[in-house]
Amino acid sequence: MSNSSDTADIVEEQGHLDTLYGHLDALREEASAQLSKALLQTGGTPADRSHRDSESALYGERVAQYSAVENGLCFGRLDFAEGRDGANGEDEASGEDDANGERGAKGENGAKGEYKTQGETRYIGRIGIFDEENDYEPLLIDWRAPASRPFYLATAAAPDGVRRRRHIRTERRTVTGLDDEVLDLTEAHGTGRGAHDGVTGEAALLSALTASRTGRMRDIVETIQAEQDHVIRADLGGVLVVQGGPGTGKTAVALHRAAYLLYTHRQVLSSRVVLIVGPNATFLRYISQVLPSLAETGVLLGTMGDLFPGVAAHREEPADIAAIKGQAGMADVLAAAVRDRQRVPEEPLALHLDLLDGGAVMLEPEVIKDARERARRSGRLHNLARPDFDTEIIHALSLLVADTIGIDPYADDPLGGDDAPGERQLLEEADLAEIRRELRGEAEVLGALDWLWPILTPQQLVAGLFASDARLAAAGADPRLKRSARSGWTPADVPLLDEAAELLGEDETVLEIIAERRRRQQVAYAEGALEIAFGSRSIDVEDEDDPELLSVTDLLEADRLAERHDEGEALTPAERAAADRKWAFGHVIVDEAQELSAMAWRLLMRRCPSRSMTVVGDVAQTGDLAGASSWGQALTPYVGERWRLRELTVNYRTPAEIMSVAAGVLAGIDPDIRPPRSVREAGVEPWVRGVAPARLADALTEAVEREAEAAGEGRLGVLLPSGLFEDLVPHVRKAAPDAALGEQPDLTARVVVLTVKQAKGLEFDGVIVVDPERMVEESPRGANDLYVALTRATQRLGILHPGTLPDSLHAVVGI
Ligand SMILES: Nc1ncnc2c1ncn2[C@@H]1O[C@H](COP(=O)(O)OP(=O)(O)OP(=O)(O)O)[C@@H](O)[C@H]1O
Repeated sequence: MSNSSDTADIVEEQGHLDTLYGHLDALREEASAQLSKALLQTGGTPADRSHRDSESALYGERVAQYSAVENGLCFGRLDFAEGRDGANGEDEASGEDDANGERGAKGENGAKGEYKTQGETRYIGRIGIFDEENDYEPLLIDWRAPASRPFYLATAAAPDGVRRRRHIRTERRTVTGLDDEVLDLTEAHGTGRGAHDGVTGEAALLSALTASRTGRMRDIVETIQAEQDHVIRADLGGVLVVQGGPGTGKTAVALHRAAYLLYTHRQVLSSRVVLIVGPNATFLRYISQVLPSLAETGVLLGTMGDLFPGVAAHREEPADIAAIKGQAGMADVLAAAVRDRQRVPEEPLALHLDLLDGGAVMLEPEVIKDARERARRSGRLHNLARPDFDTEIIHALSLLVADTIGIDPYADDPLGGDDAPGERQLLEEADLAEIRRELRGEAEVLGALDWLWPILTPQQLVAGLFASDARLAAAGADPRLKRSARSGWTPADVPLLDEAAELLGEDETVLEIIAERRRRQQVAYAEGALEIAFGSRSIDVEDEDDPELLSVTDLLEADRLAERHDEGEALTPAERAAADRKWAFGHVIVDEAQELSAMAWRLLMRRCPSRSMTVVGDVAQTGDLAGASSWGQALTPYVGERWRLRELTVNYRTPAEIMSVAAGVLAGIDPDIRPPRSVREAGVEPWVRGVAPARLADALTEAVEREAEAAGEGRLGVLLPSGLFEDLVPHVRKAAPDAALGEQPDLTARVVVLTVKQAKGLEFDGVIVVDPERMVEESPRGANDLYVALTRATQRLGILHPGTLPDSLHAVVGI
């Protein structure tokens, strides 16, 4: 490794950088001009408007992309040895066409054989830039192109033709320094290998790792390591599980994989959208800038709580209740809950009908039960089977009505004095059809049908179930799920709502059923109004669908549909995906996947019928009771043994001194799991301080003051047990009045106070962990939460505990 401050080298690189920025400016101006042109187009046919929309979306996206790569546009250079072959890296890319239509922003432009390897030089950067005036000579190669791969993979032992790898450090548009590694040992001038085995670009890596944190995750595109690169570029198909201990870059890798997949399979994925699921909103904000900085925006980020359109499920609930909701058996509970809503009363149902001038017919339980069985036998989902049920009941009712009006009490007595039973009159099918049609418009009948077989939304089903002891019992649910109907949705409810939607068949057909019912009511009302207006004039409608009245509602529906269609046109695929429960994503990436319950997996698998998924997590960090303790347990129900595992083994976040403390906790969780190897030492030992319980608050204030100062420009995280949170926050504030906290704390604040649950996936320069014993007691999974807490720091860790630590913990954190 050598740090090149050779002025001639810097001048040369500055020259190339200037050329690149010249091209970037030209590309951006061209895209802006096209965007303005598209936006200025007005009117035209719907097809013109749609063309205009897609053009402005395309150019708008390009302008955003060119702006996003302004910083760190070019960060690397590869020089190949003369007369060497094989400098193209492996190629797993499929090489689909680039949606941008830019020759060379694509994998295939850097694919095997296209580049001469004779003493060739390649510049690596955030996008591909080509010299249009010089036969599209590559001036800058996108980091995702196969031709960039040696930048991440070449080592002194396997240089793959690379003579020198250069990291180019820049600030805005100026080159500020160069780090060279000479890999070809036959010509080695530098040290060749990094001091740490297997690490590439060591100087650049260490500088990234020791930089102060900002509260926002940064991309790692300049320093991706070989084991990470293999994950990032793994094939699109199938389920890839990425298991790795804390700080191994799982989140970073998952995000870069999204960018890689979008680049390599743009056509498929930009329309089908990549979904990234993270544990909570704070985490999503923490990672939200990584993909835009890689010029990728067509990705949907969400938590489990966001995955049921129209429901914001962010209420907290006790871990044991969430765990019950997450069990796979809840699918059967919900199926039973649906059946329970298909009622058969014990007593006959008396229906007073306008058709009989208020006279009643009695609907017997046996008749209702029969209708229910027939509707169930249709095999349709609950809401979709409702018309079948209606047909059965209306048919039964029509016979009852026919029986009643078919018997003329005065038939035998022209004078009307005889009360002997009348003769049965035979009604024709047309009369029965008319009776059925009228029955369908009767409020009393509709009310009874709604009661016997209600059309239900998923929200109604689940809220109704939780609100009633009787319904819970009938569905075989755990009685602890009882709660008020208005208490708000929690993330664990979302998979239940989704399951309910699947069981109920909430889709366009249901909307149609509701619309149809409304239409029938309107028809009935209109007929009533007509009757009043025109006296006894009979409305002789043979066909149940009166064309005239229908057309009005039809038009209304058509208008609404057209409106929705129009809105749809203006939305991006990601926006459309967010609003559509049935959207089939092109690829799903799940971070902190160990936390997902069985029911959550069911939902995600529905969203990803292609099973093209990247599942990222660490089973040793599972905090939720409903979460997974092994990947097989979580995935086998959906993909059997057909998932592949990649492991990340190097910890980039936590320095060795801190990791040795955390390793003791890990050994207590599972002695067979090896902690990830830290890539560096911080040179600072973690501290552990026991204080008399009465002194804890003051000791915390002092510690915050000291550690905030030590964090300098960086960030300090204060991790408190939930039970002490309220009491201790004022004492943190004494030292740091602006400390951020709450449901979605501002992670860019200098001091952030969090529970362990909130801290999942996050990191800070310095961390204070308060009362580890209580954290273990509070955690549903024992020491897992403490393991998470101890591995959040990039530089300094302090542990503050009241009284003396119990022996069990002393052994691990008793430094
Ligand atoms: N190749 C790399 N170059 C530079 N920084 C890296 C690299 N890999 C990881 N990092 C940094 O290491 C830190 C930890 O990464 P990340 O949060 O992705 O780890 P993780 O495995 O998801 O951790 P955890 O499971 O504890 O949440 C981040 O700051 C990330 O930017």
